[in-house]
Amino acid sequence: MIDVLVIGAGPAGAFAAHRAAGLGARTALVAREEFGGMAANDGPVPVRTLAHAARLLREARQLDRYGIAADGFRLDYPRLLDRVDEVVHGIRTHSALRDRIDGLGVQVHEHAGTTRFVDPYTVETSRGLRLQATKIILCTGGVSRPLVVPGAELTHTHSDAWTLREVPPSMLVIGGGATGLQVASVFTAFGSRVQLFQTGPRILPSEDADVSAAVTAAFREHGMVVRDELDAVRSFEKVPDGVRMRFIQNGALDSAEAALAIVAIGWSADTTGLDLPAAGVETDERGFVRVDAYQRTSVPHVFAAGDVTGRLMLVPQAAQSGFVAATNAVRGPELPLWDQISPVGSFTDPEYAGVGLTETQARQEHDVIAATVRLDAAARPIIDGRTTGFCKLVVDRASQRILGCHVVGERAVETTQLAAVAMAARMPVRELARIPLSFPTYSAIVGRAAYVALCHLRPDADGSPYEPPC
Ligand SMILES: Cc1cc2nc3c(=O)[nH]c(=O)nc-3n(C[C@H](O)[C@H](O)[C@H](O)COP(=O)(O)OP(=O)(O)OC[C@H]3O[C@@H](n4cnc5c(N)ncnc54)[C@H](O)[C@@H]3O)c2cc1C
Ligand SMILES: NC(=O)c1ccc[n+]([C@@H]2O[C@H](COP(=O)([O-])OP(=O)(O)OC[C@H]3O[C@@H](n4cnc5c(N)ncnc54)[C@H](O)[C@@H]3O)[C@@H](O)[C@H]2O)c1
Repeated sequence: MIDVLVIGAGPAGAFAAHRAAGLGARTALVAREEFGGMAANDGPVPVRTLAHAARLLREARQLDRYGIAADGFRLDYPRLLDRVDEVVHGIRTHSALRDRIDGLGVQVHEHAGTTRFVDPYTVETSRGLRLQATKIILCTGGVSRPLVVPGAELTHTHSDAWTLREVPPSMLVIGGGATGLQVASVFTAFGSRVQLFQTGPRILPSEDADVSAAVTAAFREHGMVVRDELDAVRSFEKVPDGVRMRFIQNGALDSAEAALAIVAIGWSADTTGLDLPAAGVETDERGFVRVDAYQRTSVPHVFAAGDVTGRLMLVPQAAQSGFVAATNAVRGPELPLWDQISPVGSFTDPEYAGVGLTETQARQEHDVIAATVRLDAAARPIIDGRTTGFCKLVVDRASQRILGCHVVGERAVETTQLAAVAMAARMPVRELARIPLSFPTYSAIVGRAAYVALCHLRPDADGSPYEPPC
């Protein structure tokens, strides 16, 4: 009998195991495959490596503009996949967290196969390992949600990028969220003719509307076909050069063909192998494991963390919820998951990112100033020849608090973190505008946007010695 058994070794499971062992619990961590989970082996890390290759290509296309003679370059996809393997392996073998987990004496069972409950305190894996524990933490992550239509078996997910031997000449991407956009953007950069399909009026429906509009415009400029207002996908069928998708758009039946179709219509909990009923663990109406603020499931000694709970599905949030689950598993329910300022974004071309309320959300409850600076009016993007995009700060007029920040363009994800820190510190926009951020940098645009916001606040100036040049 061990004290804490953690199932799934992604960021949620790794942080949970580390915390439980750090608190003195005899801890075991069971991984179906390698340590690191989807995050390290099949999601952000390999996808980001492809995105880096796309970045190198777009930089290479500028060489001539900067007086550097280039005799042509071409993408060798199998070599890129070798680099992906190297990166994934490098991150896994240099994981400081893994070293600390081993150092704390956690029993790590990698490649153990799928774990399932035998009874509420006992699990067994498909490779024959049987473990019993007084507390169990479920960190099994998620899986791509399938399209349930005839011919869906002809479609693929982002994971299939690792099995391609060459860049497909054309691609249908179904789903205009983070995963779909990442795949569509990377393969457009690699030379595929991509058609991106999204139900509803815009891609990235949860981002600020200006972000969706700017990313859509830039994608179209790169030659991608962006088709929103999709009513429904009807079916897929084989054609000589790949696959044909039949769909309804604006009420009319239409079709599109490509060498490959990638489905990225959302993410659901990976619970199918667990046999949750054997432990009595309940799921919510969307199929995610139901947890309270202490990450407790419906069964008192079973906890859950990360994507399997369906909360904001990102690596830092998974890690934090794993920490909270383990703390409460060992010490009893004492640490609720705290409110988080959560920046989100992705490494498309152009990048996009956001934190806090969108302008539309903010206007529903606040008197708002929306201060926007375009990248083509800022020094560093002009120097680098990367002038697409903007930075928008959404500020509450009365309190001067920053309610949101939304950025499209080069290094948008990094830039947004600066605003996230200011928001977490509850820094009034006036103080943000006073920081002499380094010149010429991308993140300095947040300071510029803060100046612009301040110009609108001038009538209410608090007598501060600094007045911006409005
Ligand atoms: C393409 C893509 C790109 C992404 N990019 C980013 C990004 O840039 N930044 C970011 O923050 N987030 C990103 N995400 C989201 C991020 O990967 C997830 O939020 C994160 O991996 C969740 O961590 P987790 O520990 O909950 O689960 P996972 O990382 O999914 O790990 C769960 C592990 O549990 C294993 N498992 C499942 N069932 C069982 C079982 N029954 N028995 C044993 N093991 C089991 C799984 O095989 C998996 O290895 C991306 C996601 C995708 C799909
Ligand atoms: N930060 C990153 O770079 C990154 C990258 C990938 C995924 N993620 C995380 O993983 C999670 C899952 O992302 P995701 O993109 O897989 O899912 P998602 O739910 O974020 O996006 C799915 C998109 O598909 C659309 N859609 C749904 N049904 C459709 C249909 N039948 N036809 C066409 N479009 C349809 C939805 O409107 C939505 O825009 C998210 O929480 C995200 O934060 C993050």
